[in-house]
Amino acid sequence: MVRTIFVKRTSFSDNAKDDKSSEPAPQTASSTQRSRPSNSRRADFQEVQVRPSGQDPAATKATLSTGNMSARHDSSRESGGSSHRNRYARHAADPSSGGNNSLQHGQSAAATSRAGRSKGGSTRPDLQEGPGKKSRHDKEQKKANAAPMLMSGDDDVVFETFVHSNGREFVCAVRGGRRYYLDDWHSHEWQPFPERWYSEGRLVPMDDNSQTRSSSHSHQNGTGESHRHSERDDREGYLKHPKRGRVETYLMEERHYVHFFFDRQTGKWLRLPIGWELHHSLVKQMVDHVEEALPHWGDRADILALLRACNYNPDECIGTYLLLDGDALLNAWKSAFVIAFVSLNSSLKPMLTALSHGSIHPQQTELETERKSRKEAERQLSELEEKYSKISAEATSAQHQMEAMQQSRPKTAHSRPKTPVAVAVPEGPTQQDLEQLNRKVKSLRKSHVHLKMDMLRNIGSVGAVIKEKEALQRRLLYNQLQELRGNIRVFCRPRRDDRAQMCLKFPSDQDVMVSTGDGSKKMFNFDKVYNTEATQEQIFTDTQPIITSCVDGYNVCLLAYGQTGSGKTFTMMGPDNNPGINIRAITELLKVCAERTETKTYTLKVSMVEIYNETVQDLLTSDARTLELQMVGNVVRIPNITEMEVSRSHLVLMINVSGEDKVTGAISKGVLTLCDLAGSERISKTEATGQRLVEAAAINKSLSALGQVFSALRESQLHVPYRNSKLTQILRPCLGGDAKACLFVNISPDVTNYPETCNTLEFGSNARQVALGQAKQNIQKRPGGFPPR
Ligand SMILES: Nc1ncnc2c1ncn2[C@@H]1O[C@H](COP(=O)(O)OP(=O)(O)OP(=O)(O)O)[C@@H](O)[C@H]1O
Repeated sequence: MVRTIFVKRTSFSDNAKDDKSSEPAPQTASSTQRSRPSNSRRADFQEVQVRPSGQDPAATKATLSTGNMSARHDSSRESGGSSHRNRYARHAADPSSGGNNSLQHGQSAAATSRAGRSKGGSTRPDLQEGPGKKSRHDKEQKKANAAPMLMSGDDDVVFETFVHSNGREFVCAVRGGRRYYLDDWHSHEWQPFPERWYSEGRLVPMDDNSQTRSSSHSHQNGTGESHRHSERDDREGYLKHPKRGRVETYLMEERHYVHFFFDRQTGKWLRLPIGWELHHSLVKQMVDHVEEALPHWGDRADILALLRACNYNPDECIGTYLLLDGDALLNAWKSAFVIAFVSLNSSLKPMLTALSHGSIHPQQTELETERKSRKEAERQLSELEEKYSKISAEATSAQHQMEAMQQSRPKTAHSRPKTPVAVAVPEGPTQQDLEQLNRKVKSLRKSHVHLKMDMLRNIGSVGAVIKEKEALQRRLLYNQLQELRGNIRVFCRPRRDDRAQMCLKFPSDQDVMVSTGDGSKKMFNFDKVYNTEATQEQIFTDTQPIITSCVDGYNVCLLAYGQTGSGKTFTMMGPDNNPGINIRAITELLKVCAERTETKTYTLKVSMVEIYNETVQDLLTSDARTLELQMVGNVVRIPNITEMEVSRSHLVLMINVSGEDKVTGAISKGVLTLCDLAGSERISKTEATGQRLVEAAAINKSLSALGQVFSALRESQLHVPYRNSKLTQILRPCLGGDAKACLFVNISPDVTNYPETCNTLEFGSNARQVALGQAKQNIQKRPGGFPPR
């Protein structure tokens, strides 16, 4: 059978000219160093015919032509001996090969079809195989992948695997004395082998390697390979990580499915970060499925977070999303709201039980009140409707009566008696009766109109109640999702400036639009957007539940970020007569602790440091000394720092709250970190020189380090660069996964500050996408005591 594939023309990383001119060099680091990536990659596709052959196309050795790296195999010979130089198979024209198409990253369809043939045409997805088998199969596929590119030629190609000391593996090929590796995560193309890698890992001939690795892998796993082969479990899978290479995964089910990966360094199964999981083919299929059903959703990480919450059930995920996105439903049918509400309630019940922490209770109470007021409004409405129909009926019958009377009156003036006659008219009403009836009809019409207006007003207010309730529901669900994902909550507060030429608009309490005179506009979305009139009380009320959770043993962190003069200190510290979050937080913590003295004993300690030019200064002592930071596990220790029992303080950065339960002896430890960051404007704008320039540079360095930490967390990178600045080292426990974090982005409303405002809002948007995971309580039980609740 002749199979048609399309191959993409692409030059090898060094260009052909270099290849021709260069002598075959020994396999040394220096020879590799000479290889330079070429800019001359072409991307035109060409049709090639490939015949299946009995011979394994991915033979470890292939023959090369001078100057071009091509593997010789049956397919190339049978396609008329055409020299398909430097080609990289990308797309299979034969749809049947697509049927066997693994969703694996960077894998060519041609390679897949070959792999499928070598397995006897199996259409079983790669995912369903045991890990040991997959590992060898994967290498075969990589070699097969390389084969079309390494078409006919005279030189030998030797395939190897490079095992980096960081655990990653790369398929390598040596041709003409030069070594290349297949970059199957990024460019998907052959790249020159980096010189420094020689000292960072080892090269293993591919056949030896596949055996060694698979056996060592099964040993590491602690499970026999034969055992893996016999059990086909579709919860097993793998993904390809840019740094770690192939990572084994397993979807474990306890009460809920939780996706793990096998960490070769620790030899343990660890929970899969959301960013990695998006590369898992099975999960990718689920996300694709949801995305197909809800094309406007757009955020794949969000989809996956909801999928996790829905126990990896795409249909449930779609249903939940539709319920969340209920505006259209509400406007379309009032009654549909009731149905949505009932099903939302039932689907939320397990989540509500699991999340029965303080922050949800007030919202539930609020919801109850809303429910009652809605019922009351509906009752009033039905009463009004009843009244209205009664009066309408009365008015209609009165109208009929009047018409009947008018008909019974004499039709013309001639026939009417000219003078009133004293004798009683045997038939028909008197003039008085008619006037009375007329008045009655008029008054009935009036009350009819009033009633109609009343009813319309009430319908409006019922609609408003329903809408409000819907918004409340959505916020409740959103908050629960946030709790589960552990997002950094971002609040945006513009400074009040009566003289400013405003460049801000607030379309809703979650959106802010920045516009300039030239008409450009940018919209940003946050957890809460205040307007310039927002009071210190309002700001504190919104953060209060998060702040006070540190009494229950949570680590909580509040940061204020923004350009100089945008109101960070005003928000965090505030003036004496209108205090900001810091003072209110301490007062509230003292109040909450005092309320619990019957059952718990609390100690509050405060420490205050200043980070200046990358040195940490203790501000609670008169000694001018610099402090060192130490990391113990996930906890930052600052030896010799001054800690004071809280009485009253005006500037606080870290408050340690530890509480001991008088009955169980359990000890909770929470830290509240309040951080007023330095101004974020660019150095060029400050026009600073000398010492001020050094200060500005240090501030810039630490703020960009904070931005890098957010980026690394957002992308679930393995290495998060906390150590790049003292600021990020100190904040590490708050951003490391088990804390609750809030970021205030403070902005100026003035149009002249437009660029800085946009930078600040972009910083906030990035931080908002960080998912820290669900916050954990730090509670230790006393040895021999009752277990903590
Ligand atoms: N919401 C607000 N309402 C009224 N005045 C405000 C508000 N926000 C800030 N201000 C005033 O604006 C000025 C600058 O604010 P603030 O010192 O808080 O800025 P900052 O961002 O902390 O600056 P820096 O980076 O220099 O510390 C102060 O005089 C402050 O009182």
